Amino acid sequence: MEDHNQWHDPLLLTDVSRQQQIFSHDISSTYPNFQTLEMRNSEDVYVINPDSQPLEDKVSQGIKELRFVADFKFWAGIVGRSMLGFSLTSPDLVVCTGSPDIPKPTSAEKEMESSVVLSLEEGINGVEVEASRDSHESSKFSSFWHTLEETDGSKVTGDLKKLQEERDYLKKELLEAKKAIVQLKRENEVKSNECMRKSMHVGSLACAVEGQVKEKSKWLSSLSSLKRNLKLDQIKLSEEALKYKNCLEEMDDLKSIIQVSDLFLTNAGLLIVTQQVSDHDELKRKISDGEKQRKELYNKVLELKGNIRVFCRCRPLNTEEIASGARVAVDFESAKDGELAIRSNTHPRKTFKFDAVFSPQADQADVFEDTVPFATSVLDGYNVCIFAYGQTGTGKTFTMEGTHEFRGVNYRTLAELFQIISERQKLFRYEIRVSVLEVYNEQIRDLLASGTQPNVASKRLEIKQSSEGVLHVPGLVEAHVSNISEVWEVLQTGSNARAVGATNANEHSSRIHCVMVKGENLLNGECIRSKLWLVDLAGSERIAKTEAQGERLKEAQNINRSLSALGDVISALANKSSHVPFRNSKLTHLLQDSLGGDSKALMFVQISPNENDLSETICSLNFASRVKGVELGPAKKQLDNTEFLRYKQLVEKTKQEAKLKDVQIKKMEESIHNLETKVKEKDQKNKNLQEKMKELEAQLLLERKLARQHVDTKIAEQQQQHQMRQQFEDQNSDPVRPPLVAKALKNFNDLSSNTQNLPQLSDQNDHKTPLCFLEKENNPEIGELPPPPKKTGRASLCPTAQRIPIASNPRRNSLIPLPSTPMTTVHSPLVKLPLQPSLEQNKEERTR
Ligand SMILES: Nc1ncnc2c1ncn2[C@@H]1O[C@H](COP(=O)(O)OP(=O)(O)OP(=O)(O)O)[C@@H](O)[C@H]1O
Repeated sequence: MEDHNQWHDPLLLTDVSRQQQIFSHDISSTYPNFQTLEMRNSEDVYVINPDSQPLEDKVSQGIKELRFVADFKFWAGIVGRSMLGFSLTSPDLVVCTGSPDIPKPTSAEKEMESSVVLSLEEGINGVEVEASRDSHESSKFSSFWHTLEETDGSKVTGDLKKLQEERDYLKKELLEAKKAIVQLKRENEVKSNECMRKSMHVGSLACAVEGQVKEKSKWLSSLSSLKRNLKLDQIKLSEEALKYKNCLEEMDDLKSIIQVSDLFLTNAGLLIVTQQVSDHDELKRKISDGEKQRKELYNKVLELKGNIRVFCRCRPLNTEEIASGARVAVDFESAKDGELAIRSNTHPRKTFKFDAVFSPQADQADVFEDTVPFATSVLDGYNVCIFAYGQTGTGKTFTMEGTHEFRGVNYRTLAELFQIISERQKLFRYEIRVSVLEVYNEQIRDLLASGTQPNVASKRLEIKQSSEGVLHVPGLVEAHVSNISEVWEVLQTGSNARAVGATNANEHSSRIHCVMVKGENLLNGECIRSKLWLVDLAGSERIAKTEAQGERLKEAQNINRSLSALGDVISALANKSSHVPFRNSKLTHLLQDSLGGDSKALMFVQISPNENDLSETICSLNFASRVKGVELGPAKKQLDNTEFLRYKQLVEKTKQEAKLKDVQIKKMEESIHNLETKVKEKDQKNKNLQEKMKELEAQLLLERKLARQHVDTKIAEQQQQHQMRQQFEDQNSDPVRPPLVAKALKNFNDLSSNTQNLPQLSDQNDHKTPLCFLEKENNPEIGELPPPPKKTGRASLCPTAQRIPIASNPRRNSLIPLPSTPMTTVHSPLVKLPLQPSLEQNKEERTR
């Protein structure tokens, strides 16, 4: 049961009527004649249904006066001291009941209690008592009416006429207002529906925007996560790129080194190849020449039956011999064939055959011509021994050393060596050292040492054999010579030294020039070390002939021993004896490695043509003939194994280093390959991430575009709504019509004032009360003011007589920042929407 004393805002009734619901309010307790008040919306008929019966029943019962116009109603009931009425300007229903300022009806008044129905169509028909009322009620009402008529019948009739006229006028206005209101209501409903629809649409849009915002935030978070991961990957990639860069730099360095090495090797190789090509051609030529020479040598070797050759040279008769009339005992008729014959009256003819026979007419060049091949053999690495054997004064020194005008074999051989060296300088590198010594009385004397230090006694030199089997004389001065001039100086130094010491003691010593040759083959790195012994033996005089005594005898004996030892060595070699007595004398000991089977030897047998020297000549020729029969066998090339081993070790070391370098390069290449693979993978990963980022950005852009489109559409709709609402408000504010209710109520007040005798009209209807209606109708803000419910005692006929706002979707707070300008326009229509119930209730509570 509702509290009837509760004040109800008429506007709420208006809102309630908009809900198109049927409201019922039981007022039977207060107003027994009106059990129920039913009210429908403006399209329906507002019915006072006291018995809670259907309207048709009421109509059938003749309650026509309760039914006003078909589509609009104005009803006012005066029940006792209460009043019930409607506003004419709107379907708002105002029920005034239980107002504390209205005194309760007295018993007499209660007896007169009745209903007054005001109808704009039919006027106040309150005189007609409802048919449905019982007779008691009807009688009371008619008695009341009759009482009125009796009291002031004429005046009331006049007023009634005025009221009827006023009613007609009001009826017309009412019809027009009704039409306008109906139209406005329809428009209002249409717009409300539209507003509702758009609000819902806006809500759905907001929901979609919120979803999109959520989706966007989700994508943004995933994007930030991806960016973070990408940043980490980029950092890792940067570190790996730095490592890769360092590796690349190292690789570049290695590459440059390799390229330089390759270039160097290539250039060196090209140079070598070019040089080899040129050398090859030259070698071809030389090889052909060499082959030719070798053929000749081979033939000669064959003739010599070995590598020892014997040349016989006979000096010319000197001036003294010619003066003394000495006869020539040597026949050189077959000298070209290497034969000579002894012709003497005292000796039978004897022929000797040697490798070459040089008559006294042969000059130094002729002699040396056949010696050149030995010089070549020395530079080829063979040990060569060229010695002159013969009687004193037969020209040994002349043949070996010669004079300034007539250079001997020594000088010419050395000259030939340098000549060949210069010819071979592109293929070989040689080093020539020369030592000069003499052997006297089985003592070795260094002529270069004594020559440089003449006052210093020459130290005793011994022959030693190295671990490699090479004989050498420790402490022997070895003069390095690089050209023939230096050779000449050295030879002169030795000669001078020998001349300084030339006494009877050593006049007939053996003078030895040792030329040590070190050579290196530039093509194959082959090194050689060879010796050329140039020996000017002491004279081989017969002791008996010289009649020497004392020291001379001793000298002669030593010379003979030396020569005898040489003869023994040669004999042993000739006989291929297992033991060769090289150490029987200093001379043979020194010449050991040059008289062996792997050496080449050339002996000049110097003879005198004088018949007086015939026996000596024959001895020398016999000795030479014995030497000639010696077969030294194939010469052996003297290789320098030390250098060879050293170079071999160097080559091995270089090969190992090259292998290590190759392994390092391989490792570097593998690491570079791995790094390149890693970088490729990282690049691919980065590319994929970038593509993913692009896709996400594109998706985000699309989402933003859609959201923007939604927002724009919403804004446009809201602007449209705002414009429509503004138009509607403008239309509502345009007509300035006098408030119908005011007029009506004014008339009604007039009526009340005119009927002051009617206490319920004059007392209960204060003049201020209609003004309130007027003000509220014309000024909606008044409805918002806090009314004094207890003071006014107003009650709504509607059981839910309170403002029920249009149910709207809860506002959604969009995360998308809306544009500033549309924001105001967007919110403007929303502001006019009804507040939420809770807010409204709070507001009401606060105002209370
Ligand atoms: N083929 C020759 N043509 C011209 N003169 C010669 C020839 N051989 C030797 N003589 C001369 O004979 C002389 C003696 O020669 P040489 O001194 O060379 O003999 P030797 O055998 O060396 O004597 P020794 O054994 O004493 O040294 C020198 O004056 C030299 O000029």
